[in-house]
Amino acid sequence: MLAVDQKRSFMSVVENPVDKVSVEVSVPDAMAHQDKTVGKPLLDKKVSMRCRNVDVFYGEKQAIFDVSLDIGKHEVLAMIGPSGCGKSTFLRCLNRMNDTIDSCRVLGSLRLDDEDIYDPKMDVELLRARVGMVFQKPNPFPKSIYENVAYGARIHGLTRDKTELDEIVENSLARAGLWNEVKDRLDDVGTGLSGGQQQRLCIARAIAINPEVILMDEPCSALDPIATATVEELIDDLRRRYTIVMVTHSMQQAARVSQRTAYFHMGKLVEVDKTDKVFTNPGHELTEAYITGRFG
Ligand SMILES: Nc1ncnc2c1ncn2[C@@H]1O[C@H](COP(=O)(O)OP(=O)(O)OP(=O)(O)O)[C@@H](O)[C@H]1O
Repeated sequence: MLAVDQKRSFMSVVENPVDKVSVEVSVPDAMAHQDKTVGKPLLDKKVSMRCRNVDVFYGEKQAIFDVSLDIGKHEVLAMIGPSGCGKSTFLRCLNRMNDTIDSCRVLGSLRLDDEDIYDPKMDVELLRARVGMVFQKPNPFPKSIYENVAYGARIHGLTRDKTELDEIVENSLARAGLWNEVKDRLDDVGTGLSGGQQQRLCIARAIAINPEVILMDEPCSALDPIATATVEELIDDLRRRYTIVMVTHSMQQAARVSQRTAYFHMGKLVEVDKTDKVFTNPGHELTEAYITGRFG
């Protein structure tokens, strides 16, 4: 988490209306002399996922350009940038969710614990268990709370009997901060919970199959501020066990929960560095223009 001073200085950067009108950034010029990502996209050690020279195309149209980035174990990496800059496209490369889009082609190298995740021999179902995903809109199955969490563990053969399955359900709900709220109504339908509870149920569902990495695509955008605060606290807690990559439109949220922040612009990774550095002393003029609200 950021120190209070750092947070304050970040808030003053993003909230100062004077900054919004004081400088003009010519986006094409700024992009033209960017041949390399600014900051520290690559890590020396404790790498969970290694992405090198990743290009993504939808048909003829290129959406991601030559992105190289390491994702460290047990970090929360926030991905920010203007709408359409490719955050979700890049996130979906990390567990091959883009495979479900016919026109989408992914080039380059993406490795999880040094295994090539685009190897034709890779079991994609297993990959998506190891790299779980939580979506913008909570999407529990229309089944009981218990079954929402138990389902994945059962189909991946993680338990020998009902007692073990009960333990996984309880532990996953507890780690998602939901156990105390639902323990007396596990048979109730998951879709009957509040939005924030449903999102935590989806997180419990992802946790139940022992992922290494959890991808979150704007996990709080459908939640009210109180449910958002609960999920943000949970994300901070989950980092002890999992690596988390989160797309967010909220710079304040990125500042609150992430250790590193990656700034994307028009399909390129412009800058990635420690979150406090990105928000208080960005290394690229495009990042600065975005965090000070000059475009986005
Ligand atoms: N299924 C698709 N088919 C064709 N083009 C797509 C598809 N999904 C995304 N794109 C295009 O790829 C580019 C990147 O989109 P993407 O959704 O990854 O951006 P984003 O930064 O996540 O945007 P937002 O913040 O608005 O969600 C955009 O130009 C978008 O129109």
